[in-house]
Amino acid sequence: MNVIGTVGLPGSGKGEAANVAEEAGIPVVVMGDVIRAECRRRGLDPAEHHGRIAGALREEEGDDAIAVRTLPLIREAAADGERDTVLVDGLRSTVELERFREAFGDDFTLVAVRAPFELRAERLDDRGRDDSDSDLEALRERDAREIELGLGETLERADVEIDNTGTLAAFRRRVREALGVADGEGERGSADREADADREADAGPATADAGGDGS
Ligand SMILES: Nc1ncnc2c1ncn2[C@@H]1O[C@H](COP(=O)(O)OP(=O)(O)OP(=O)(O)O)[C@@H](O)[C@H]1O
Repeated sequence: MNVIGTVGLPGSGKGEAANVAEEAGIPVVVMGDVIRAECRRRGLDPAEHHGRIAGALREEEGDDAIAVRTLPLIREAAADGERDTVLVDGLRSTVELERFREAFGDDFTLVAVRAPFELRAERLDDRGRDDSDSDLEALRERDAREIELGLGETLERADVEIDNTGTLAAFRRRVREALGVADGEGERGSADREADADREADAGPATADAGGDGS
């Protein structure tokens, strides 16, 4: 089994990397889901209590708590997946990295996804998933919090670096390489999706079938 972990600051592209994996039939285990599940178990809204419960888990069960709880999910995902690879989204500390290296040895590869602050801020502003996506000060604080938790050091210890400063298509290609997915395999490129979006915009909703035979 190959386990590929990703690490990157907010907005660097980890979610896009996970999308690439899913499109190629590679199961994705999101470490944050462990925290969301624990919030629900404690009757708390994950949207509000995610950070506090992540801290509580580390205090109660040790700094590697989230990695330890993620391990069985990785094994389950590997058993269910079409391929012998699993992507783990979102390591945050060297303790977590050590836990995964201990569990999977040379089968574990850490991929660092990097993009500069301004670019991440711009992309998160476009993403607009929640209010904090457009808040520069909030991003600076998130960065500082993540680095304090050990994310900076974890980035330094990655086996593979992916620089996400170019186009989304270029990034997706680099991710496929890191995942060992052959070019074009099991994936519809962003260029295809952009072309679809253009066609839909041109055709309008009622004429989606038009244009095939010119009739
Ligand atoms: N190369 C790129 N070109 C244009 N947009 C990009 C590129 N890479 C990522 N994006 C977009 O930037 C936004 C942030 O990326 P993504 O959601 O993957 O980041 P993330 O690392 O998962 O962030 P977070 O940790 O905050 O969830 C997304 O809307 C994504 O589609």
